[in-house]
Amino acid sequence: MRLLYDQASVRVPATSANLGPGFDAFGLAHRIHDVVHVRATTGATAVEVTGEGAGEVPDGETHLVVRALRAGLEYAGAPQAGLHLRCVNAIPHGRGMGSSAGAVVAGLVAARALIGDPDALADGAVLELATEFEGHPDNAAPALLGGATIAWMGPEARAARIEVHPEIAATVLIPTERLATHRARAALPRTVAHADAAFNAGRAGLLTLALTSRPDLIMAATEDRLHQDHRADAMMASVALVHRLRERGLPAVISGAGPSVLVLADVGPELEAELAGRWRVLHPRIDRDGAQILAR
Ligand SMILES: Nc1ncnc2c1ncn2[C@@H]1O[C@H](COP(=O)(O)OP(=O)(O)OP(=O)(O)O)[C@@H](O)[C@H]1O
Ligand SMILES: N[C@@H](CCO)C(=O)O
Repeated sequence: MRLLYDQASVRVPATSANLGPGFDAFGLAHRIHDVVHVRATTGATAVEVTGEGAGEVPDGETHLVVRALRAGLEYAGAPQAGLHLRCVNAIPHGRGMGSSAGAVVAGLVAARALIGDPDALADGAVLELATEFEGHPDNAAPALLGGATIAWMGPEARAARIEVHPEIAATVLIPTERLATHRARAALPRTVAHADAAFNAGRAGLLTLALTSRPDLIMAATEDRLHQDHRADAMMASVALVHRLRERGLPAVISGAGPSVLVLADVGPELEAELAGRWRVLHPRIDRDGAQILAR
């Protein structure tokens, strides 16, 4: 196996995991993108970042996109090279918008682009490798496939896409503070009550129905008892906002591990004005394309 191309550009969407009851399983891709331009070189690896993460993330071999790209080349049996990366990032870091999964999927799809043989690093392999980086597949699946996805872990990570009903919209409320996923996961209880597990299983089934054909069921379908309230101490304002919005009839959930809030509906200008200042309000459309090779 050799590298057929010496440069490529790829794009990956931001993602919201969980969507309420679908902890570690459901995910949704947004039209907010990171773009990575990569060039194989004979020199040392270098990374330039503009936008989110600039001046914060590493600029060499330990950069997450570089690590994932190298894992992809290794999996495919392709040769390693020096890498020059230019990252133009719009996905905020540490906000529950899938930045780390986006970086990993970008690196793996960039490896696929350089190799030039899609079968050498097919979607199944990308999802499996991304899940090894992430520990769970719920952000990587929509980042790779676009739309809404349900992911699950067996002997290997798997995912299926679900077609989202045109009446389902997404509003994202992003605070300035960050919460690392590992901290949010540390806040979860080791065991849960059977009644809560049964509650979420039913609501997650309902969520598939609401997202695809019964948007009228979205309020009940986004109720959760497994993770959001357990994490309240780590993101008090976000969990309080979810409850406040739900009392007003809006299907609000914590986006991924938080602290961003996702509303699976449009919010009107009045509410947007009320939230402005404390929350950055975005109305991304759903990304139905997933990771894309833009050029090579
Ligand atoms: N584009 C990127 N390039 C390099 N490193 C990144 C990039 N995006 C994320 N990271 C790394 O991942 C960290 C954030 O990962 P973390 O899992 O805590 O949050 P998240 O992925 O934004 O949220 P969530 O998983 O809840 O959606 C960053 O602090 C940075 O170290
Ligand atoms: N399902 C994950 C998503 C964040 O990576 C969590 O809530 O911890």
